[in-house]
Amino acid sequence: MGTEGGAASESETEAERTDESSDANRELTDIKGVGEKTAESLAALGDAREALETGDVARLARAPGITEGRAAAIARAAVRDRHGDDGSFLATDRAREIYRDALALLQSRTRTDYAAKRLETLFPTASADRIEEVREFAAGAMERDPDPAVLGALDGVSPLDSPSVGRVRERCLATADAEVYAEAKQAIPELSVEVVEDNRDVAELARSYSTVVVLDEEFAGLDVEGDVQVVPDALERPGEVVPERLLAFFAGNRERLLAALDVHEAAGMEPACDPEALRDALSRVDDDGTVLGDDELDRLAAAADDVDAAASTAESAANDHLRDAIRERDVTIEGTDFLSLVEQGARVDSLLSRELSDDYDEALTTAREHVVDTLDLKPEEADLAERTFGGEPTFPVERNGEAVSRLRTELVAARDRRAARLKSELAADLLDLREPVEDLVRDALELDVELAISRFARDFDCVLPEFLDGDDAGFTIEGGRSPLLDVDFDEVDPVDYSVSGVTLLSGVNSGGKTSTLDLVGLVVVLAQMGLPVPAERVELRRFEELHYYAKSQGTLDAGAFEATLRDFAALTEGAGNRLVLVDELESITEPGASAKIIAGILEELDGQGATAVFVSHLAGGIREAADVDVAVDGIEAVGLEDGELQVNRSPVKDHLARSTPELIVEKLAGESNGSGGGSKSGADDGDGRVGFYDRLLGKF
Ligand SMILES: Nc1ncnc2c1ncn2[C@@H]1O[C@H](COP(=O)(O)OP(=O)(O)OP(=O)(O)O)[C@@H](O)[C@H]1O
Repeated sequence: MGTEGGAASESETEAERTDESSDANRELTDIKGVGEKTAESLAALGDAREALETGDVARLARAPGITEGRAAAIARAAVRDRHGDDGSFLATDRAREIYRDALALLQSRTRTDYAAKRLETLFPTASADRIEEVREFAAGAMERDPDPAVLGALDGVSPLDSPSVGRVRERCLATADAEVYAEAKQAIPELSVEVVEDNRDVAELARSYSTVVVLDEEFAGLDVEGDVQVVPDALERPGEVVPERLLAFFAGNRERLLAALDVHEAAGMEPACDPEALRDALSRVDDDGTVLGDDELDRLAAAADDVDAAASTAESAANDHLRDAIRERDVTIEGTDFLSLVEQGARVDSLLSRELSDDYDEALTTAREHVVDTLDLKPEEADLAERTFGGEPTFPVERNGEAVSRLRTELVAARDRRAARLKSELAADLLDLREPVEDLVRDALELDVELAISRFARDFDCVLPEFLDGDDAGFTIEGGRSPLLDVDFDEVDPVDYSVSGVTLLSGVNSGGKTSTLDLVGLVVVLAQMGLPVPAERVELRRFEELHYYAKSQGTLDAGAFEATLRDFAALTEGAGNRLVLVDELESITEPGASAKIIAGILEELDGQGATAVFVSHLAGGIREAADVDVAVDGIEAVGLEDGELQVNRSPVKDHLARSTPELIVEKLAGESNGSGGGSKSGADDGDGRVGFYDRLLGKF
C-alpha cells in the first residue's frame, strides 16, 4: 500500500511539475516575439523571468540556441511588455534612423560586444516609469570615470562560456534499469553508461575502469575489488560525478575571469568573490582541466609513462654490471663440467647460477634499484618493482614482461585514482565560486555599459534633460550641439531652440534647418530613452510618438504624391501628444499646391495640440494659406562674408528669415548704389540696373 501511495503521489508531483513548467513557458510566450521554442530554451535557465526583468542579456544568451543579439531583442521585448510600451514611439523611418544613429554613438563607446548588445535594450518610449528607470541608471553611469586602465582591462572580458567536456574514459556509470540507463546517457554524456545484471558484471567493469559509479540502490553494500561506488542520486548531482565539468568551465573561462578581476581592481569595485581564492583556484587547473601543483600526481603520472623506458635502462644496467663481473672473474671449470657444457650446446645458465650467482644477484639488484630510483617509487610500490627482475639466471638479463605490465597497470590506476580525488576536491572548492563568478563577470560587463554612457556624456557635453508637465509644453534646447553633424564636434555651433505648438522654420539655404530638426529629433530620442542629451539644458514634454519626415528627393509622381498625402492624413488622427518634424514637404509637388497642403496639415496638428516643426522655404505662403495663426521661426544669415553666408544657427523666434536669393539681391543693390565707395560694379553699372536691383529688393 505504502509503495503504491508513494508511487501515486510521485506521479502527481511529476504532473504538477509539468504543469508548472508549461505555466512558466506560457508566461514567457506572452512576451512579444517569444515563441514556444524560445520559451523552452529560456526555461532551461531556471530563472529566465528574473533575467528578463533585469535585462540580463548575458544570462539570457546562456540559454541554448540564444545568441546575444536575440537575447537583447527578447530583453527589449520583455521591458516593453513590463511597461506597456507597444513600440510605436519611433513612428517613421527617419525617426528610427535617428535612434539607430544615437545607439551607434553609444555602441562605439563600448569595449565588449556584450555591452553593445545590452545597449540595444535601451529604446525611446513614452512610458514615464521606463524613462525614469533608465535615467536613474544613466545618472549613476555618468558619475563613472572612464579610466583607460579600466577600459583596457574590459577588452579581455566577455560573457562566460560553457565549454563542453570530452569523453572521460576512466570512469563509468552502471545500472540494471533501462529507464535509468536512458536518463543517465542524457544527463551525463561525458561518461559511458554500462548495463549490469549482477555483482559479477560490476566486478568486471571495475577491472576496466578506475572508478565505477553504480546508480541502483540494490547494489548497496556490494563488495568487489576496485573503486566501486553506489550513488543512487548521482544523476541529480552530475557536477560531483563529473568534476571535469566544473574544471573545464574554470579552465575555459580563465582569461575572462582574470580580466574581470582586473576590471574590478582598476575600477576600485568590490568583486563578487574573493580574488585570491579565485586566482588560487585558477592556478590549480590546467587549460585541459587537469589539476596542477600536486607533486604526488606528477610523480605517479611520470612513473606510469616511464615504466617501459625504466625497465629497458634497468636491463642495460644489469647486463653492464654482469658483463663487467664476468670480464673480471677467472672462472675455474672442471673438465667434466666443461664437457657437459659443450655437449649441452654451451649453455651458461648453470655456470651463472653456480659460479656467478652472487654477481647475478647483484645485477638483478642493480636493475631493481634502477627501476625504483628512476620511477621514484614508494616502498609500497617497490614490492611490485622487485618482481620486474628475478627468476632463473640468464644472460643477458631480461625483465619479467608480466611484472612490468602489472607495475604499469598499478601505477596508471593509482594515477587515475589520485587525479579523480584531486579533481573532486578542487571541484568542491570551485563550486563555491561558480555563482559568484557569474556576478563578477556580469558586473564587469555592466560596467562597460555604464562607461559607454559616461563616455558619450563626456564626449558630447551632455546633461540629463528635464521633463515638463502640461499640455502646451513642447521642447526647449539650450546650447544643443548635434554629434550627428558632418563637422567635427568641436566646430559645431551651439543651437538654442524652443517650440511649443505648431511652427514653421524658415531660413537661408544651408543655414542649418535640417541639422536643427536632426538635433531636436536626437535630443528627444535620447531623452525618452532615459539618457543624457548633448546640450547645456533641455526641457521637454514627454511625447507619445516621434514622427520625423526627411526631405523627399524631388517632386513625386502622382502615385507617390497620393501615398505621401495618405501618410500625412494618418498623422492628423490619433493621439495629439506627438512631436512632428517635417523637412521641406513642399518638394513633393509644385510650390502653390504645397503651401496649401502644408497649411492644411498644420491646422489639423494645431487642433490636436501636437508639437510640430515644419522646415519650409514657403513659410510666408503657408502662413497666408492657413486659417490658424502659425508661428514662423527663422535661421538668419547675418551677412555674406567673402561670398560665404554667415549664419546664426539658433532660429530666431517669430521671425521670417530672409532667403538666400533675397540676401544676394540686397548685396547687388547695395553694391550698385555705390555704397562700396568706388566699387567696380557701382561705377560700371551706372544708370538702369541700379534701379532694377532696388525694385527687385522691394518685391521681397
Ligand atoms: N550648428 C551647426 N554648427 C556647425 N555647422 C553647422 C551647424 N548646422 C549646420 N551646419 C553646417 O551647415 C551645413 C548645412 O546644414 P543643413 O543641411 O542643416 O542646412 P539647411 O538649412 O537644411 O539647408 P537647405 O536649405 O539647403 O536644406 C551642414 O552640413 C553643416 O556642415
